[in-house]
Amino acid sequence: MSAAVLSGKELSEAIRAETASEAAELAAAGIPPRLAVVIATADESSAWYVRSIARAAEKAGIVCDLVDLGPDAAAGTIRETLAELSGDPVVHGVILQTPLPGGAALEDLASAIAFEKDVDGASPLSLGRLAAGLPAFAPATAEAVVALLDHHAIELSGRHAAVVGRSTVVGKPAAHLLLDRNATVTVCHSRTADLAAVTSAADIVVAAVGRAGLITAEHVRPGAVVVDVGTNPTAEGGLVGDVDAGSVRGRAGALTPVPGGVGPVTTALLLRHTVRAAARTGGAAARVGREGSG
Ligand SMILES: Nc1nc(=O)c2c([nH]1)NC[C@@H]1CN(c3ccc(C(=O)N[C@@H](CCC(=O)O)C(=O)O)cc3)C=[N+]21
Repeated sequence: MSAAVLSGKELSEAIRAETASEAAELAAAGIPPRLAVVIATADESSAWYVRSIARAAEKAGIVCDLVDLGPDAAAGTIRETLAELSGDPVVHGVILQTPLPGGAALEDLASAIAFEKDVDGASPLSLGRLAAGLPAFAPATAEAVVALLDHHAIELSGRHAAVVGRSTVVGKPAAHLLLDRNATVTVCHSRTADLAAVTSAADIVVAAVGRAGLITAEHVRPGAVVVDVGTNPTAEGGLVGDVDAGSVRGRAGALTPVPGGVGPVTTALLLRHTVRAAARTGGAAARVGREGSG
């Protein structure tokens, strides 16, 4: 048996097409959607993501500003930049790339991103609202996991999902989104005793740790669905996941590929969030305009 391939290509293209048409409508109404990407890292996986955001934004008709503060940026500088972009009326989405320089924590700095512009759901307010089941942008990567499973008609309700990784951008929000869909969720991490025993009890394994090839066949129950969130750069300039696909393929029922799985859906959802944020501020501006002329 070889695992079915849960491609993200079709879904990401559909989201991007819909986003492009919404962006065109907004631009025609005088509100060109605009996303600011704040970079304070030299991480290769992040650089890859930023290039892919910039390319996809251009194709979708979204203006994308890359604000590169350099890998040695001070936490205070990052915070001020986020606050400034949050106050800029022409910017609709603000995202801070991780990993951050020493002394800077996303959990702390992201509170400087205005809630309405927090299109990667990074602030404690967004994550708290997500956990409470209130409207908020979910981190694009975490949302991509669930969107990809939905797209491939994989049942979540009542099933046991093991999330490997507890980061603020992926593991924790993915756990909340899965829980919200009535999955039984176990969150595993670097201190989990006997990881393989825990993950091989699950129907769905979500690997989001950032360690190439960590998940092997012994971690997977035969027939289980495996979602690979990892995007680890290789020495050859390629990209590999957290799942050892060669080993898992023969045991899992379905597996998301890297590249071409969660990654492209992540980028597409980030752009969708940006357009939705623009539509909301645009709506508010239009109301203000009417009242002003009224
Ligand atoms: N605040 C924050 N949020 C993030 O979501 C975040 C981050 N920081 N820092 C860096 C990592 C990395 N990451 C990727 C997302 C998509 C691809 C991606 O689209 N990969 C393509 C391959 C690259 C391409 O073809 O352009 C694929 O998997 O098919 C890669 C990497 C998000 N991250």
